Amino acid sequence: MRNLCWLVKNRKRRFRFTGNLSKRFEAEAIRRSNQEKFRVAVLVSQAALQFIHGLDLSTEYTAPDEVEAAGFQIDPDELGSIVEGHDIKKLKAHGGVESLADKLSTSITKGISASEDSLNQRRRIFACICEEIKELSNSKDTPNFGSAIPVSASRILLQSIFNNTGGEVVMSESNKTEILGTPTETAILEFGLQLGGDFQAEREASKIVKVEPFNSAKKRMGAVLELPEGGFRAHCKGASEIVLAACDKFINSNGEVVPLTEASVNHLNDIIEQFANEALRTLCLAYMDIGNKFSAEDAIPAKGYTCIGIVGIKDPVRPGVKESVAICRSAGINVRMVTGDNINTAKAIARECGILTDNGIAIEGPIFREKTDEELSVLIPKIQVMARSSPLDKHTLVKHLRTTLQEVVAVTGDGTNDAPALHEADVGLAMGIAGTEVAKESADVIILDDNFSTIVTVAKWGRSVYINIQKFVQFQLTVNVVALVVNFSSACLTGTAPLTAVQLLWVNMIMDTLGALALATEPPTDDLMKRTPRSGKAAFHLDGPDSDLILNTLIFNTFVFCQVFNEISSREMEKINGGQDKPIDFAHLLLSDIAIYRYVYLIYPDL
Ligand SMILES: Nc1ncnc2c1ncn2[C@@H]1O[C@H](COP(=O)(O)OP(=O)(O)OP(=O)(O)O)[C@@H](O)[C@H]1O
Ligand SMILES: [Ca+2]
Repeated sequence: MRNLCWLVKNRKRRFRFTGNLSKRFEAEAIRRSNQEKFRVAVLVSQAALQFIHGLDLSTEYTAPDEVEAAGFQIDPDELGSIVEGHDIKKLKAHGGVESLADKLSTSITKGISASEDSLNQRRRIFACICEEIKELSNSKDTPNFGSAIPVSASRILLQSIFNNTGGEVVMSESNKTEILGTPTETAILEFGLQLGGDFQAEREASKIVKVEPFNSAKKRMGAVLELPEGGFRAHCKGASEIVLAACDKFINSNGEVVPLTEASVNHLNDIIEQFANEALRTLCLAYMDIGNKFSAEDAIPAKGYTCIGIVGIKDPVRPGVKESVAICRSAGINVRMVTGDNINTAKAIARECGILTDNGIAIEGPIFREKTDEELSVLIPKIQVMARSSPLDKHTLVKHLRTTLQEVVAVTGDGTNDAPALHEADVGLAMGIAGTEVAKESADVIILDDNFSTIVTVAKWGRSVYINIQKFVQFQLTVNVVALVVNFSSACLTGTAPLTAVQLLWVNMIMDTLGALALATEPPTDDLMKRTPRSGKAAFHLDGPDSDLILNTLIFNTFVFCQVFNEISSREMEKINGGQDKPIDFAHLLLSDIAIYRYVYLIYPDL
């Protein structure tokens, strides 16, 4: 520093540093030559590295077993050598950046995500068949489970799984088995395949005479088969406690059909509750032989079934949902979960995601339906979870929130059963991948990646647009008001306007527009999601159904009383704020009194 700078003391006793320019050029040259040397050294070492590693590029890279077991296809050392050595050749050998991202189970556009396979691995399926409870996620267990079930029961189970379904098992072009259908259907079909079932063979063995597709209001589906040995058999599958209530027999541990006693019903209900408390979606499978007479016009029987077993499915909560719910809460957005699931399943999942808190209420659809409008307006603000809901319950909840409680409501949904609620909401958000066409048609926004976290992004950008409009208006108004005040006051005082028409046009057309545009295109910040929604009413601490009325009255009152003082002040033209010292004459008093009396009468006509 000493070499480069001289300390100069000037006459006014002020100190300042002055750079010695010739020395500075010298230093710059030394630095440049050092940089050059360093660059050459790096290039040489890189070339050497490429030469050494380049020898084995021709052979196909295979990741070590432990790396593959962890779900990746490239080991850290290999990745490190590509990154550190800037090795383009090796990068190309691995198929470029995209393929490298795939190998790391990462997506360039979506960030780190699990591959389809690892998601399926993480799905857990439990089953209670013939009084035997087992988890099926571990493939080593499955043959044991298959052999633990008596053959007769296993045949009926597979017949039920593959015939009474809305999904399908197909062979893809690359000869891979693919399961199509809703997540619930695919999980059940997966269970059937793991038990060693064959979809095509099952379908060919018996003829499906009638199908009643899954219905969200009844929460069950049914199918009637014509058996190869003659006769018809009805299969039923659906919400466990509902289907169990339609059963009067069950298959015991020996594979025999025995009547359902109170003790066995309690035992099965305990298992359903145990599954549900672990956030498992439970389904009950049942069947019933219905003799030789059945035609497609006949209704599928509602009761008298034999329970085959109970299946519990757990689809893991997607990463980031809990955080997104917390962000929503801090942004003043209440997240409520409305589902068709069992109440215990719904509560367990809601707790996992942070939706259900200690002072929140979880309620079942049938109980919600019975409430009167008055009860609902007290209850709804506290409801955080609604389970076993019908499509109409979802609609009723949204309607009440919007009309009675004057909330702005956004609804997300995937199924046809969500369509009424999506339509009723202020903002309907449909799932792009899992969503049905009906849901998408009724929605305003389609979430392409089916991710709850995207909703937070939507809210953030929405708020950003609002804030940017505010900034735009504030900037425009202040600039124009200042220009107006300057010109007006100067015109009043001096008789000339300092800003000419052309200058004002310049300010308006060029500065204002471009400046305001810059403000309007500002990106959102995370702080936006830490504020609660604000309205004019919040400033006066007003809420509830009458708040609009009170706010209007408040504004009107303020205006009226300002008018009274304005009137007194206007009695003296020359003085600002004058007129107070003048005695108030009779006519004035009378007319003002009449005006105030009319005004009070307007507010309280009963007085
Ligand atoms: N394919 C199916 N066959 C039989 N029962 C089903 C099927 N899918 C779901 N269920 C039952 O219906 C319940 C879900 O009902 P519904 O579809 O009305 O709710 P939802 O809130 O739309 O659920 P989700 O969108 O999570 O599937 C589940 O708990 C399950 O018991
Ligand atoms: Ca649904």
